[in-house]
Amino acid sequence: MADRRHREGIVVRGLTMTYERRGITTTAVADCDLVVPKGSWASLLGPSGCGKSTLLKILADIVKPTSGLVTMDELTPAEARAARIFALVSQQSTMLPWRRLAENVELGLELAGIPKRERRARAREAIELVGLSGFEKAYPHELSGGMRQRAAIARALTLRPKFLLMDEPFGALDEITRERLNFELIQILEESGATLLLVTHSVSEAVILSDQVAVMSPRPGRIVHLASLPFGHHRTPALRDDPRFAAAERELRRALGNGHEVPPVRIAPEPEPDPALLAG
Ligand SMILES: Nc1ncnc2c1ncn2[C@@H]1O[C@H](COP(=O)(O)OP(=O)(O)OP(=O)(O)O)[C@@H](O)[C@H]1O
Repeated sequence: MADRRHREGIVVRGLTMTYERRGITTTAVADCDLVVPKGSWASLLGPSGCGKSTLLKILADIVKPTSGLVTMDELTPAEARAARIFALVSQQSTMLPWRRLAENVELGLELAGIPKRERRARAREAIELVGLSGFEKAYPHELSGGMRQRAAIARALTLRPKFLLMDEPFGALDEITRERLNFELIQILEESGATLLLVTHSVSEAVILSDQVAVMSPRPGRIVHLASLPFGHHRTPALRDDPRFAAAERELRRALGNGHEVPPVRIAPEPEPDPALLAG
């Protein structure tokens, strides 16, 4: 590929994706550029339908782009898939209900043809890393939503990916579990040195988990703002108390507001108090 730049990490150049379905053409992503340096963490933030998942699916070789260049450590998505250098975790990451946790975590390795002994060892290591030791024999229905997401992350980690592609991995979880998993993920990323590209709807999750946040505009998705965050990689929940955290959130909210029309917030008038209740 003549145009391929020699660059490690994730490189997206002039990416456009147009879907054609039943005579309807949708340009999901238009002329998008992004560089995520090796070992760094980036998030894609933007309104629903702006093409965030599409960008991730192109990287994961699930859909082919209409035009443009996408590489991970200089490999095309198809080459990167063959070299098994990335893993994808999504909100819908499913576990097979008839398999125990450890067997679910081993699934990716099984599909990759890794021998049983090594599968066991790598699954055990990943299960420990996500804090699920002791639950190896549990079936999915015996685990909480947060535990199932941890299992999905463990399954991805068994592949020892250089690139972790995550599509709203914590979107279905409550705020407290979500934040706890955010900081667990930070530890895992610190230890593994993986490059992260995360799709999220949460401004604070993007700030907690990123060195840079790309804000996308509504369809067709373009990157309209790129925020660089100065927090380094050793992050703890005390990060929230850093005044720069609030400043980063403000910057991103403003960028999101500029990227598309924000409807005015209508506050319903207070209902008149019921005199009968007041009298009592
Ligand atoms: N397979 C497909 N065929 C046709 N159109 C599609 C397909 N996948 C996505 N689209 C369209 O492309 C646009 C971008 O979708 P995408 O899922 O990438 O957005 P998103 O930013 O991830 O949205 P959300 O935040 O709601 O998950 C949407 O208008 C969607 O309808």
